[in-house]
Amino acid sequence: MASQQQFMDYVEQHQEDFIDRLRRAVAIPSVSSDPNHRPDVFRMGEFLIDELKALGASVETRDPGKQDFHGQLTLDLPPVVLATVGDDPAKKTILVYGHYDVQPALKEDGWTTDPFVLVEDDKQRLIGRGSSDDKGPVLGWINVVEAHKKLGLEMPVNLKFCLEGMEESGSEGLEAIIEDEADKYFKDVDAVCISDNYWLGTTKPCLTYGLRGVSYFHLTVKGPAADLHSGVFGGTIHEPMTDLFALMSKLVQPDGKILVPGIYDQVRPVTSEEEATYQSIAFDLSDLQSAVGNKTNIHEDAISVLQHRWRFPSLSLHGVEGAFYNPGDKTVVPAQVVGKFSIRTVPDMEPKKITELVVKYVTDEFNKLNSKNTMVIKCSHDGNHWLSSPNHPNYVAAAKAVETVFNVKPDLTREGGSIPVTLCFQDALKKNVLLLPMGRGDDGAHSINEKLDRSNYVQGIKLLGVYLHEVSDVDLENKQ
Ligand SMILES: C[C@H](N)C(=O)N[C@@H](Cc1c[nH]cn1)C(=O)O
Ligand SMILES: [Zn+2]
Ligand SMILES: [Zn+2]
Repeated sequence: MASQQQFMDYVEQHQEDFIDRLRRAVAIPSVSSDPNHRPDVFRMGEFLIDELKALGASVETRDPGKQDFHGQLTLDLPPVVLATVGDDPAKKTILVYGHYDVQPALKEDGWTTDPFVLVEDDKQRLIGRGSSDDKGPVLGWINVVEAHKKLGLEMPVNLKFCLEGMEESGSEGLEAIIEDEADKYFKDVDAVCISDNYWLGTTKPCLTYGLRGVSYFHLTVKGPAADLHSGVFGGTIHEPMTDLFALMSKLVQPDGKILVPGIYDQVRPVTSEEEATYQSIAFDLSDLQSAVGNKTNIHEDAISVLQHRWRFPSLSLHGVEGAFYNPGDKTVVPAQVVGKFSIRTVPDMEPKKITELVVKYVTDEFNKLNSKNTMVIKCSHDGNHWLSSPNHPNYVAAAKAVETVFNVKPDLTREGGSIPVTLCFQDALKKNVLLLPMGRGDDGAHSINEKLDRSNYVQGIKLLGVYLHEVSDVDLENKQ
């Protein structure tokens, strides 16, 4: 189609402008989990509001309220940005969701460059926190609107944005806003598209129809009234860190098997029909190994890897608050430590049941330690898994767009990560939700040196725009 080609040519020719927009976004350290960065999360919301308004969008915000920060602080939650481009009743309305907060990033974690300065390396990779997760994709949609406006091309659909600033910290307050706005702001939405995950490997685009859920836990062990000298007090008191390590070591085996009794009972069995769907997916062990950076894989075949990423639960240990972690030798006994871990959940696991099982097990194991310390285990946030049908016309439109931009049929994938709002949109709006990723499987989201390849950004912008053209043409009521 001539208008699609015009749009794609524009994106190709204006890529430097789009990269500059990404550079300005990455420069705002919008880390939602760090109270010191909360003003930056607000600043990032303002940045998006300004960009959207400059393109003629009508922008509103909703206030998710206050956050009780682990009983220590009360913080303002950043606004949910709702922006509308076009309100032609003759056109379909597509809702796009993304998040403008990012994971923490410190140079000393091992970044080779300042995480909040976007740099392009000699392999044309745009390196910076949030480049792939999720500032690149969010700006992708904005770039699509800009390209149409600059070309004087009519947008093929009405576009509604829902952009949040707390996704990396449990999406607090968002669900209530979506439910409240289902018959108001979201009333005319025909389908939803989210660009916030990744290709499986590094070469082939995919459409994603499933996500794991996540249940995040804080395990606090409290002992002496203050940090102590280990020479003076070592051997005479119950040490919180010793208790914590004893408990954390009982959660998961080195081969990934979760030790919490009852966890696997709720996992839906894999059918032979489902087993067959893994055969055709373009993924091999080397994709995992190159994304990981070495050969520390647990499973030796690609299908097992995919099933353990998409289909089975996993438990990861994330860190210990209050522990000594600087270089050098400090002979301290920390007075209180908080172990952090999360469980990725799959159909048919229920978050409430998972929390019950974890709390009971950890409490029983703590009681076996006969420690005089105190222990508290809490779920800090959870979000359910999600599964859709890749046969829906929304996916058919996206598959056509992939073929136009990349000249290949996309793989149909599930994702090991979690985007809790996905299920909420599906349930509250009763509309199909599609995940249309921009970045590659080796982007290093949540890790050091996060990047988005220049080609993924540029082709990704084209993909999002062409998808809007394709979805404007399909019958979204034809559910199949
Ligand atoms: C897949 C998405 N880009 C993402 O990274 N989601 C996060 C959501 C989350 C939940 N708790 C903390 N972060 C993830 O899967 O870790
Ligand atoms: Zn993330
Ligand atoms: Zn994300």
